[in-house]
Amino acid sequence: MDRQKKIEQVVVSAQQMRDIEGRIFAAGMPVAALMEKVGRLIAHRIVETLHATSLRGCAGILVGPGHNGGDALVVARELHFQGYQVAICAPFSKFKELTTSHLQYAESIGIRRYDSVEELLAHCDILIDGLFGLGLERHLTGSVATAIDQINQSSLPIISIDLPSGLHTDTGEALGTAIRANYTWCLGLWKLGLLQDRALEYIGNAELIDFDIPLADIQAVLGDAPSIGRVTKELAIATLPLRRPPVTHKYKQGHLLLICGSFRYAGGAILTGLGARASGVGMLSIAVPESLKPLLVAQLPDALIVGCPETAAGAISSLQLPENTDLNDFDAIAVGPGLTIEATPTVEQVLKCDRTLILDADGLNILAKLGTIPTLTQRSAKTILTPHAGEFKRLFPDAGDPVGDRIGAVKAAASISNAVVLLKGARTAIAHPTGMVWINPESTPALARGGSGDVLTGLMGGLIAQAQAAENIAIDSTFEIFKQSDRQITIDAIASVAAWWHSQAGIKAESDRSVMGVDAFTLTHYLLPVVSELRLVGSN
Ligand SMILES: NC(=O)C1=CN([C@@H]2O[C@H](COP(=O)(O)OP(=O)(O)OC[C@H]3O[C@@H](n4cnc5c(N)ncnc54)[C@H](O)[C@@H]3O)[C@@H](O)[C@H]2O)[C@H](O)CC1
Ligand SMILES: [K+]
Repeated sequence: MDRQKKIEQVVVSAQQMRDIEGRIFAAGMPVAALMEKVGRLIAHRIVETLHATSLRGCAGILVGPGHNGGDALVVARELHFQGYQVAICAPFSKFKELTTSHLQYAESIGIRRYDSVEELLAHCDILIDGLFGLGLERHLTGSVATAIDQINQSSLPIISIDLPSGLHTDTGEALGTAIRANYTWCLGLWKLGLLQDRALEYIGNAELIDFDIPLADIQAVLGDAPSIGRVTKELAIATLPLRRPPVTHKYKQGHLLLICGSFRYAGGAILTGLGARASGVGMLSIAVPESLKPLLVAQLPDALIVGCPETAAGAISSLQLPENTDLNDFDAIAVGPGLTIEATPTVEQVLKCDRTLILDADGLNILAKLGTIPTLTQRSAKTILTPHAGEFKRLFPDAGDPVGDRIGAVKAAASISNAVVLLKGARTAIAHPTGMVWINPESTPALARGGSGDVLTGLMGGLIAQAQAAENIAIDSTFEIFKQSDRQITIDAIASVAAWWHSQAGIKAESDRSVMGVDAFTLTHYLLPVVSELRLVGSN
């Protein structure tokens, strides 16, 4: 994997970034030289963006008191010398030394400086936001906060340097107020705050500007196993499509059991089955209430449909597997979509078995009712839970806030339950009990529709069953950035790749059919085209 692809997987906190930077400076790189380098890279990217888009006219450069402002001033100077119209506004009374020098030079070469943000807004066509970066420490109040609100009310396109000014580098929280950017160009390494759901409304289109941080410095600060990673296409390419030996048979390619559906939620069973089918799993068995069997057979003729006794309301009342089959015959079992709470005895039974389990929807609600921690700590096999924030709160009332502190909460939940926990959201986060958290960095709100999660459960179940059957699934989470892969796929990496695949299918469907066109059934048709494209990329 080349350098750029490796660093795209790394996520850092403000402190870690400062420590990495500190090593670079201690090794002899002058601070001013790094700012110069970064500023020029940003200027180059701006010129590319101006040419590629309809953004035109005078660039208004917002300059803050620290080195984020310094970066912005290097950009102003570079654009000025390249013949672009540029103006600056630096509405502060004190600046850091390097920033002061750049400000003085910018004025000396004739770059127009406006005293107020109103004036800048009146004379410019696009804005470059260099007010604050990772040094923002306090809530923004007074004239700075007012200026940011005025900037947001203007309809000018905004490019934020490093972070939209006002966002907390780690939590992504707007500290009082924050710039609502159209583009955010994160410097050097991805900052955690940019991967938080709550930050998304401020970030716009995010990309990383690489400025050659040595991998050795990243490794020295983060250790061999960084605790947060971005799920990138590279992880998917390393995992998908799951390799098959030339001589094999269906049971060697994984046998997945889905337990899902009820009279009330019949469609959920079909969607889960279609998600599983797209995973390529060798054998797919689907346990549903007896009365749903004809429906499922018609939709999934390739699956073995197991009709189970049902309650008066049409939920599975007990699991009735075919003769000579028991739960241990499956490589993985995914349970939950559309079950209703009446299926409690079945979920209870499945939780006691010694197979890898994926629990979703009513599977999670039933687990919460049974007692999450006491139930899961009795399990010897692996468990993956896939809650959204509401289910998470019911499962883990003491693990922190799955809305306000998603990363902290999911990490705590995995640690106390010994399960892999996938917290759904705009930036789905996947935590392994050993502390690793993966974040899926791209998705679309088009996926916020009934049945979308059922597709994910089936897809993930199919991938896990195949890896389990091939015996190349590792229990411990390992982060592969700094090591050669040993060809073992970790359970949290598979769950992460499933989330990535699911959201990429959503993005693809949205681009063909608009944000309204990504119903869960349609989504299932977009799963395999995502992998076909990966294969093309991977073979290049
Ligand atoms: N990461 C790198 O290797 C590089 C980073 N660069 C850029 O530098 C900034 C970080 O610079 P720093 O000076 O540390 O912080 P800021 O520019 O974000 O601003 C801090 C500045 O603002 C004052 N301040 C903090 N909070 C408030 C507040 N609420 N109200 C008013 N003033 C506030 C604080 O006292 C400081 O003076 C990074 O993001 C990059 O853009 C380098 O240029 C290249 C290498
Ligand atoms: K900024």
